[in-house]
Amino acid sequence: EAPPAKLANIVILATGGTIAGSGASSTTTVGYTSATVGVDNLINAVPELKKVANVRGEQVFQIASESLTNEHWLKLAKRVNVLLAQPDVDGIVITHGTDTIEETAYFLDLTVKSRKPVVVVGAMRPSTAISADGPINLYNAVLLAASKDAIGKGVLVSLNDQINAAREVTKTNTSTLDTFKTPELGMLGYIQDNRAHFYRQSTRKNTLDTEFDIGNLDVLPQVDIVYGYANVNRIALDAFVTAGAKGIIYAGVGDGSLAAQIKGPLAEARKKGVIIVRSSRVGQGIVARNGEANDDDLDFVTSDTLNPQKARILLMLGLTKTHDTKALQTMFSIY
Ligand SMILES: NC(=O)C[C@H](N)C(=O)O
Repeated sequence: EAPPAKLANIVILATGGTIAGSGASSTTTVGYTSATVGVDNLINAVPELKKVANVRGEQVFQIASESLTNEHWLKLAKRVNVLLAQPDVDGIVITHGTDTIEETAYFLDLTVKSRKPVVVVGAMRPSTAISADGPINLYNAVLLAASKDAIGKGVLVSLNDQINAAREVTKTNTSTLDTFKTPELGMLGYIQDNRAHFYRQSTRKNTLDTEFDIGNLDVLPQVDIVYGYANVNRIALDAFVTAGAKGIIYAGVGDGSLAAQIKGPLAEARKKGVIIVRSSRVGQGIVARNGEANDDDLDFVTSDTLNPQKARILLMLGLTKTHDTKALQTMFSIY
């Protein structure tokens, strides 16, 4: 295959995670330490990158992704926006822990103001492991970010030779390499034979087409998640409301169903001004408005197909714009 006439300029923003992790031995695949290897070493481990793009690295932070905060997201999104506004940057790759990669990717999907490719990548095995997946995943991510076909597709998550959309992808297995999937709607494509192969794209608005602007934000509204289960009680909900939550995602059972003993407390919280979003712990399917609860009467919002952790992100950003439940519900149907 003929090399491209001019290589794309790709910036690799490193944030930590297992892709930058190291273990005691080559057979250590759990019990390793995340976020120990710096961005230059990640890049130097894959000399093949030079063939597909001009790459340079920046260490934005160095943490395991389970410790990520809203402030990390704001810092990262601002940096991505600054870089993508530069004519000499064609795309961004973000190396990231896999535990919250889907949340970061969706946050960026809603807040990056560019159609240039942004690819978030991680690894399931630390860099020191036999058959570590980090190097091939990084190679594929850079290839994808340099690909014209990735322009305008929203933020992408790429591991295990597959391309998934930020809004839809989720971690489905605690530890296997094929953990990232879009179970209900399907992945977007593959990376194979030094090429990105796209077959579909998300119909939901992203990047330049969203109303969200984090340029002047230093904090995000407090939104917490209350988990549903048989014998659920109101203790966690009340604690979050007392602690100042502006929004609650209720990860209900089934179709976002509400136990009798949680419905009243959620309605009370709504009357105090807290926005309630009914989501589901199931992980697939639409939470039907006015289905398992009368959302019109309760003045609740439903999460469409967003899982609770992604519904939290959309609600935080939504609350920077409005507290009107109709307007918020519209956001859940377009993003
Ligand atoms: N595979 C990983 O990256 C897991 C790690 N705990 C992280 O998210 O940072």
